[in-house]
Amino acid sequence: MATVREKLLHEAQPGKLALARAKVTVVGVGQVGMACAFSILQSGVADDVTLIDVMKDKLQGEVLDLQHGSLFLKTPKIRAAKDYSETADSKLCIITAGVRQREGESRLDLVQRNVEVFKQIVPPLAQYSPDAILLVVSNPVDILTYVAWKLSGFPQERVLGSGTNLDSARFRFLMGERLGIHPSSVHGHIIGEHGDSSVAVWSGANVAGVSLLALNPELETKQDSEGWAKVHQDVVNSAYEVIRLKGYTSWAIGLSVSGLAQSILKNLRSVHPVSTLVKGMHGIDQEVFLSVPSVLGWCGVCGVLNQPLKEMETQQLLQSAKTLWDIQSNLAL
Ligand SMILES: NC(=O)C1=CN([C@@H]2O[C@H](COP(=O)(O)OP(=O)(O)OC[C@H]3O[C@@H](n4cnc5c(N)ncnc54)[C@H](O)[C@@H]3O)[C@@H](O)[C@H]2O)C=CC1
Ligand SMILES: CC(=O)C(=O)O
Repeated sequence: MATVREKLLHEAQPGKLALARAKVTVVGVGQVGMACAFSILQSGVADDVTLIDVMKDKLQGEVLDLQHGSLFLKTPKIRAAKDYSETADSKLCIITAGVRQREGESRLDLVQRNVEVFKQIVPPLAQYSPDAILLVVSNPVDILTYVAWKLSGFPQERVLGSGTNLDSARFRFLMGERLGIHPSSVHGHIIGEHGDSSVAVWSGANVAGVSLLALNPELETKQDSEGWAKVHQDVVNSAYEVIRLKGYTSWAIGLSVSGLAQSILKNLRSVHPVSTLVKGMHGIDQEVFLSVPSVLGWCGVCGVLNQPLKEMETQQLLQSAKTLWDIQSNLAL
C-alpha cells in the first residue's frame, strides 16, 4: 500500500539520503550556543545545524523550539545529536560549552574547569569530522583554542577562536556612537587577548580611510581632552558590565560568530581579528593563540595580515603572550 508521500511525490532518487554541504555543529546549548545557532539559522548559511549538549532535556527542548520556526528559516535540517556520531561530516564545529564567568570572575579564572570539558568534546568531534574547522568560543577563548588544537591534532589553520572579533565589534560600535556613524563605516581592530590585556590598534582606526589619529594625534594618550582612550577601556569592561546587569553575554557574541561562520562556509576571504597560532609573529616565540587580522575561508584561517604595530602595541602583545603561556604550560592536557 503506497503511503501519502509516495502517492503525492515521484522521488528522483528514492531512498538516497542527501549529504549536507554546509553542516554546522554547535556544542553547548546555553546562552551563547543558542545565540550562535539562532544567528546562523537567521543567516541561512548552513543546510544542517546540529546541536549537542550533556543536558538532554534542555537540548531537546531548544531544538524542538527552533524546529517549530522552520517555516521562517532556510535551513532544512535542525537536529539534536544524541551522541557525537550524529555530528559526523560537519564543515564547522563551534564549541560554546563550559562554565561562564560569575560576577567579578575573569575569563582566565575558568581555565582548568573548561579544559576538562574540552577533553570530553574535542576528541569525538575530531574523530567524526576529521576535515572540519573548529571554532572555539568558550572562555578563556585563546587558551582553549590552543587546547582544542592540541586535543584535535588538526593543522593550525583549521582551529581558531572567536577571539577579539567581538571586542572589535564593541570598539567599532563605541567609536560610531561618538562620531554619529554606523559601526560598519567605522574601522578599527582590537587584537591580542580576548580579555583584559587586549590591544587597541589606534593607528588603524579610520572612517573611509580618514585616520582618527591624524585628526587627533593625542587620541590614545591621557592628555587627550576628548578621552578617546576610554573607548578601549569600555571595550575591556563591556563583558563585566553586561554580566553584572543580566548575568551573561549572548546576543553580540552570537551575531559575531555567525559572521565568522558566513566567511568560512562561503569562502568569503574576509578579514576578521580571530585567535590563531601567532608563534613567529611580532616577535612572539611561544605556542600561543592570540587575535590578529586573519583571512577566513574554506581553509579556516587562510592567511594572516602583516599589520604594522607601534613599539608599545608590540610590547603589549608580547606581554599577553607571556601571560597566556605561563598558564598554558601548567595545564594538564
Ligand atoms: N568568546 C567570547 O567572546 C564569549 C565566550 N563566552 C563563553 O562561552 C561559554 C558558554 O557560556 P554560556 O552559554 O553563557 O554558558 P551556559 O552555562 O549558559 O551554557 C553552557 C552549556 O555548556 C554545556 N556543557 C557543559 N559541559 C558540557 C560537555 N561536556 N559537553 C557538552 N555540553 C556541555 C552545559 O550543559 C550548558 O548548556 C562560557 O565559557 C563563556 O565564558 C561567553 C560570551 C562571549
Ligand atoms: C563573556 C565574554 O567573553 C564577552 O562577552 O566578551
